[in-house]
Amino acid sequence: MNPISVQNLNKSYGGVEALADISVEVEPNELFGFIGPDGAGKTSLFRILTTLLKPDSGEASVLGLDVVDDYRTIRTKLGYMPGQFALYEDLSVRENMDFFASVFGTTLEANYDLVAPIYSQLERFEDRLAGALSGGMKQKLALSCALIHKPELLVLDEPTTGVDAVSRQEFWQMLQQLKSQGITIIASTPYMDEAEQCDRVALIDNGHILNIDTPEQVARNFDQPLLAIKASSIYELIKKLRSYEWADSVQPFGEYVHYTDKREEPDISKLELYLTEQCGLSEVEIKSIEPDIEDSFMNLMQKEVT
Ligand SMILES: Nc1ncnc2c1ncn2[C@@H]1O[C@H](COP(=O)(O)OP(=O)(O)OP(=O)(O)O)[C@@H](O)[C@H]1O
Repeated sequence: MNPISVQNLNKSYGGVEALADISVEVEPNELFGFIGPDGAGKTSLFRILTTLLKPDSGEASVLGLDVVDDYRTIRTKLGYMPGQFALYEDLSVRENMDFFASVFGTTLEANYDLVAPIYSQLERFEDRLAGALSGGMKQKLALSCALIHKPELLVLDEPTTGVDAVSRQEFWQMLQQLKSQGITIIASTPYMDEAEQCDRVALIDNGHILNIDTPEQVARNFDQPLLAIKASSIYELIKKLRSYEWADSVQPFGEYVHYTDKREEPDISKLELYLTEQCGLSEVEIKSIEPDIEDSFMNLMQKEVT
């Protein structure tokens, strides 16, 4: 039995299709990521899996239990960290922990071993109001509260959004540690660079799952030669590349533009001549690069639109 099994799930709000025929299996003890931009449908899916929202159609089971029929039992077995900070800001760190423990009929002491690696970092601030914690510490408290009843499954909706880069890294390390204790974890994120922390990822956009695979394989699925191009004006560079007769995709990536060509092999010297001689761009640099998961995702999203 897989801890999460979803078949042909649909959910709409009025005319907005939030989830369109979603199917996915999460295996025991996986750290599984749902990766996609704002509005992709991640929260709707997680709210269905945590029994807070009913699907319009399709089937979903969590830990072998149906999300509609067995919602009460499911709630006792999973730990959920919603996207928005859901703790009591006017209670202290310790009071929040005690409150969540009491909801599940347990105590911090009874489950201390599981939460200790995370909670021990907060113990110095036990008397501080949750509302006065930094973003990274709030996130640790929320994770500790989600773990207080020893859940078999952790559901984390955008746990790292709005948290600094160091805390994000630390957070994923904590998740790896929890995974090593046998917990299955699903987490959603809009940050592509977090994909590599997962065993497998589902790329989700516009209510559709575009791909499910290991992060390495998702990147490998991008099968065209890829160029990174730079010039003194990135705006002009994008404009000129988009009007180049052989251009296939043109995507800004930081100070570079990632480019693919309609032909099997792009003619780099002709492209350079076009940009410098014909378009008058200066400081043009063109290099071949290996695609990463973000390139693959952009490519899939583009295919979905066309
Ligand atoms: N209660 C609602 N009423 C109407 N539309 C909604 C509602 N909740 C979500 N939506 C719409 O459904 C789509 C999917 O939203 P959802 O929140 O599931 O996506 P998401 O990937 O979690 O994005 P975000 O990170 O922005 O929450 C979006 O177009 C959103 O505007």
